[in-house]
Amino acid sequence: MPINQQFETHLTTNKIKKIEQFDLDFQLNVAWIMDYFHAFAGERYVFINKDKSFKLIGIGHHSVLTADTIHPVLIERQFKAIVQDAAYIGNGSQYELKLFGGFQFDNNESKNFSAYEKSHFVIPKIQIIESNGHASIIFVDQSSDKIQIIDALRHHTGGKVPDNKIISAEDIDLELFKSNAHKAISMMQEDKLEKVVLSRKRKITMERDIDILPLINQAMKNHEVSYFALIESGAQTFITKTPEQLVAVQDGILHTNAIAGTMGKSIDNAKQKLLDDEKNLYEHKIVVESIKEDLAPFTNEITLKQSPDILENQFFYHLYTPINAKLNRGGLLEVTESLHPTPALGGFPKRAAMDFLAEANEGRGLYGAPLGYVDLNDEGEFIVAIRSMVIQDNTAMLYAGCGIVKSSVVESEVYETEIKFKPMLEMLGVNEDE
Ligand SMILES: C=C(O[C@@H]1C=C(C(=O)O)C=C[C@H]1O)C(=O)O
Repeated sequence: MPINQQFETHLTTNKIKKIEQFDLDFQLNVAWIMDYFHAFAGERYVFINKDKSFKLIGIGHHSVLTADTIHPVLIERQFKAIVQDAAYIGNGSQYELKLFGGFQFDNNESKNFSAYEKSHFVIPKIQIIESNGHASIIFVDQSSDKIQIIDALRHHTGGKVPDNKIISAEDIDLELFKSNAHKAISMMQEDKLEKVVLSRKRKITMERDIDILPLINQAMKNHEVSYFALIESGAQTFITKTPEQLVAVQDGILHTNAIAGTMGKSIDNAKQKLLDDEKNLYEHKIVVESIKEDLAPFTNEITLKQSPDILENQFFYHLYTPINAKLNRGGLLEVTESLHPTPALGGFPKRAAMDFLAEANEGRGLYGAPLGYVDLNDEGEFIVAIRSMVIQDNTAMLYAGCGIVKSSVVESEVYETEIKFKPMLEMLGVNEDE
């Protein structure tokens, strides 16, 4: 397994000596905190869970643990070795320090994500957590004046960012998306494939460099049920506002879900139509069955409902099945690697779908990929990074995908992906109706 030089160097030289944790007596304003630490631009991350009860911010790089192939379990092992002998000072435990990051959709080339490795995880210099209303800050091997930083954070309010305007919006390879969809449907008619999820891209160019501050502010304004995550790597920033959890483990219980099957909210009676729609129910069932199969090595107790619920977000209804299981064997990252990609993002049969996608050569990078965190207790959460974009200078590359099955109509899928760009366009302040 080829491992980056950088990865090996960090391992041998960078063991953590001291973790210091302080309680914070104020609620986190994520945008303002990111603004306060603007000197660390390129080395920050944010993760906010679906019900906003958990917020995680990382500042600076203590270590970047990467591999040039998908191997998160190996990286988690190295994280444990790095933290193992650290002295801990505070009211909690070193188990609160989290390894944050993810791995790309697949091992294929993804030129829009040149700043990210295939497996890309970070141990920050400063980590800020808010969990169920209680906030704390962790310093990893830091000699700076910590009380002064805490005090400054308490009083800091976000700076003013100059307005930015869109210059152009350009569909990338839309014709290729359509021809791949037709090709997939023909293969399905020959029973060579059951489902594949295809994606397309839109490149947005703005007048000036894109600042993340207004994007975070915009994302926080909107109270819909979705995660928010951001990871910077040098000149690039990846952002997702996904409704989709891949897997979480807490107190020995594994939580996952199937989200597949979509109807735009502008359609009359959309909710009921979606619940009755054969094509969408079929797309959804493929995901549920595949998740059950992939979980089998880790559990013998799975709980789920027989028919899907509706998940509502700003622009759509999705078919949604929550799935819970007792984790009897293996850990969070093993389950993450095994589930990814579910047929909500890959397809079915998995192998045939991944071969199709390798040929389609969409260069997904972190789009549709698992992103999240794990701690030393092996607890944490990974999300599926859809409704996402990668930003560099004054451009943002947006990604949107949809499930193709035998009965798909290509123009409807183009329309569905069109709406799926909206959450990112809204975050960028782009009003398409203007
Ligand atoms: C692939 C995306 O979404 C996925 C595909 C869906 C579908 O085909 O119905 C629904 C939700 C997601 O699982 C995306 O938003 O980019």
